[in-house]
Amino acid sequence: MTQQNSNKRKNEDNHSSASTPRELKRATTVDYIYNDQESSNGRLKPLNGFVTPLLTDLYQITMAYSLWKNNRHEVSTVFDLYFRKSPFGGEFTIFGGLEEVVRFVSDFRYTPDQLQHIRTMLPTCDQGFIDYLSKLDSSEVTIHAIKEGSVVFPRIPLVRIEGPMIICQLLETTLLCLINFASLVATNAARHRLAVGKDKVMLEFGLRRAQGPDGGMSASRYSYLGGADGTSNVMANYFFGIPIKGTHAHSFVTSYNSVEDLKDKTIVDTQGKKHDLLELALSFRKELGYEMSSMSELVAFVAYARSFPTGFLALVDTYDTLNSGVLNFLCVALALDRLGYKGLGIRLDSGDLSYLSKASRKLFKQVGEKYQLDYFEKFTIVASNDLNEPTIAALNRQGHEIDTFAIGTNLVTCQAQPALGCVYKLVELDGSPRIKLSQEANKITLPGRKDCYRLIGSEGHPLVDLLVHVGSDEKENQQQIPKPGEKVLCLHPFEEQKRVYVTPVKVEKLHHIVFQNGELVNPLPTLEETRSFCLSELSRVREDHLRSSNPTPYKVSVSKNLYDTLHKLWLESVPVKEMK
Ligand SMILES: Nc1ncnc2c1ncn2[C@@H]1O[C@H](COP(=O)(O)OP(=O)(O)OP(=O)(O)O)[C@@H](O)[C@H]1O
Ligand SMILES: O=P(O)(O)OC[C@H]1O[C@H](OP(=O)(O)OP(=O)(O)O)[C@H](O)[C@@H]1O
Ligand SMILES: O=C(O)c1cccnc1
Ligand SMILES: [Mg+2]
Repeated sequence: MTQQNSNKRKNEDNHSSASTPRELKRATTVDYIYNDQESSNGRLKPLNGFVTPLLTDLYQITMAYSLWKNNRHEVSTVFDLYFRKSPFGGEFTIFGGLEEVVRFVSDFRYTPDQLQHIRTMLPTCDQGFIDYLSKLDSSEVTIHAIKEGSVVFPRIPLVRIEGPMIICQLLETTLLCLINFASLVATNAARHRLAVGKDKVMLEFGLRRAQGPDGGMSASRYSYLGGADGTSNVMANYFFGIPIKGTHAHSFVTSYNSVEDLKDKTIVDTQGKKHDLLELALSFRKELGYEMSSMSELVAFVAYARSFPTGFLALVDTYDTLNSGVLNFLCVALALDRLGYKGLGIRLDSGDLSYLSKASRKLFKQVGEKYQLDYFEKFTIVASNDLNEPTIAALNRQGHEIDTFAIGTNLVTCQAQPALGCVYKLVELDGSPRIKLSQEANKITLPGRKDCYRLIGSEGHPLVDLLVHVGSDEKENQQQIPKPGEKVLCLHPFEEQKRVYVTPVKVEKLHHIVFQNGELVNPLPTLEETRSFCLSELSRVREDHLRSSNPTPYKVSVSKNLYDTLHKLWLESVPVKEMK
């Protein structure tokens, strides 16, 4: 639609068309900063200023109006939020975003300005609707959810939202937006973490390539949740407390041309005495026969080491990694050593990272032996440059000497799969289970209110996730709960012949109540706690479910009673065709 047309339509309802863009003046009043995390009235606040009830699709608001107009808005509903397939061709997903969901739901209220905006979008709606929205909050919403950081599988409701239809419907888009990317990035990080290995360091370096500022902040947060050890993103360190790490750039090296560019060559040693650091480095360069190395690079390294004598980690691939960068690093590291400081290591950002890391380690060792400096052999080798799961796997196969993997673009943009397909489906209305049918069995919804139990086997690994129906009869509900030591029948929801008896050693209830009567039920865990929980949960899952190539599918089953409810409703809901 052209601007002119759109202006013409200004005063009409615009359910399916673009509305007039907000005036710039108003757009700048959006509080687009990361808020303080608690408001003065004690309500939890979203982490991001855009997360308000207006961060939604227009159709949620038009549906809300119609529900209100037809007096259907307060009918009680249950919605499930779940995904149908794990991302990246894998068999597991890490659940992220719950804290952001709880913060959003807790804070849900339309401001007068937002109500005015809805009024302009729906100019013909009754004023009574706007008045209704002005009082709407989440006090009648109950949320059950799986713990954030859990390893989760397809079809299990990650979040179950219960409450009046109107508010549950209005939450849909925002909840999906908060969970989909968070879970995708956390899963991507977990997969990269598995590829890198437990004893190596993994850093997220992706801010410059992230999908805008929000994408960048979310990517840093959920990469950390999924197993990164730190980030280069200063705002993520400031706001979320994620450990911050960094080296230096090529521009720093190329900005030095000659010795004249170094105005002050001196450094104070650990005893407080002044020395010429360049002269000392040059003496080692001569002694080791490294005179082919780039002088301007050496000067840059000296400049950096003067600034950070206890944090000297040099980017060594600007001119020639093995014939210059590593040699210059060693000269400066030897000079620092004479002054009581220890260098840290190098970063490789191009070339064959397997070969270069091994060759660098060899040089560290040689020089360490020559000067009897044991720690030289253990200098940190950081690798970066378009790393992703397949590259890391290839490096592992070839062998390498990398200690730290710094991953940017592929981690934060989730290049291997750009979206997770969580959906939000109505499963119960006014106490009766609802079903959404599809030609694809996989897309049929599992009706009714459900709890999920993780059945743990004798070796401590999760064996099956079992969904059971939760009805109004408390006694019946209790009978449904699987118990340790008791054989339970687990059925594939759609393929009758796929069934298994499981006798679990331990049974874990996955869903917990997190929000009720407008309040958080338990205090939120910290990001650090959620990350530790995620890593310990991952370590319990059988390796064959986690591996990147041809992973074994994990069983997600339904109980006999849920199977019967599902198939009865399915049959009842399919119209019988007539043929003549
Ligand atoms: N030993 C290795 N096995 C498999 N992949 C590797 C190995 N070493 C590096 N890689 C990957 O190969 C790619 C090399 O990137 P590219 O072809 O752009 O060359 P480069 O080394 O960056 O060259 P330059 O930056 O000098 O142009 C990167 O994605 C890197 O992660
Ligand atoms: O490769 P990524 O996984 O995204 O990791 C981050 C990259 O960002 C930096 O440089 P940049 O790519 O901006 O420039 P350079 O590679 O030319 O140095 C860094 O040197 C890495 O190469
Ligand atoms: O600190 C670094 O070396 C760094 C940070 C972000 C992107 N590339 C490199
Ligand atoms: Mg690069």
